[in-house]
Amino acid sequence: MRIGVLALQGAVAEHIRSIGLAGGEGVAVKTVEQLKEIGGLILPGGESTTIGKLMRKYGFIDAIREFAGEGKPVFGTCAGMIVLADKLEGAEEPHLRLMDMTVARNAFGRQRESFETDLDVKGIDTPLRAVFIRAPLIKEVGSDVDVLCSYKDEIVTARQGNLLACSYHPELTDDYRLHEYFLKMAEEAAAKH
Ligand SMILES: NC(=O)CC[C@H](N)C(=O)O
Repeated sequence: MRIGVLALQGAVAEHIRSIGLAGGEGVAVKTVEQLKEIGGLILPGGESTTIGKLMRKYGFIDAIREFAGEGKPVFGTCAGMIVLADKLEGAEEPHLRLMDMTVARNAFGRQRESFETDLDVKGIDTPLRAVFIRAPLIKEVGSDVDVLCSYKDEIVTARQGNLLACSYHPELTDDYRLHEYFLKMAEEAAAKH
């Protein structure tokens, strides 16, 4: 299964590596045409304002909305989760507006800018190692959204059908089980077509 990683800015190589460890083939996606060649797309962490700006510039907003509309899986991690959200807290303009959730940026405050922890994620049988870096949080979800993990009473992983989102960087550890989970989503979606 070939999985694309949106390669405009952010942690691209690390996601490609994790997809490989999970048994898939990861490719860097730099043009909208490449979306035709992949069965799932990862929106990496980085800087959401920059990623959003570049997505607009290169036509990715409509192209990714169409990709997801065809039932193909999209996985937003950290800044990628911000980009995926229907609403952002504060006065900020949302980007893709695909997943029914409200996301707050930089939600952990200065004291806890970056940290590592183990998380209990629904669908993964033992705790997942996760790295949080100036991480966002999911403040609210719609009724179609399944909460897969909370950390200190805040939502940090969620799924809505073919859309998956997490606050942290699952690609910065050797624990690739969330990539494995996403690969399975892509395989299931491909089997339906
Ligand atoms: N590690 C990350 O992706 C950080 C996200 C970043 N704080 C943002 O708001 O875009």
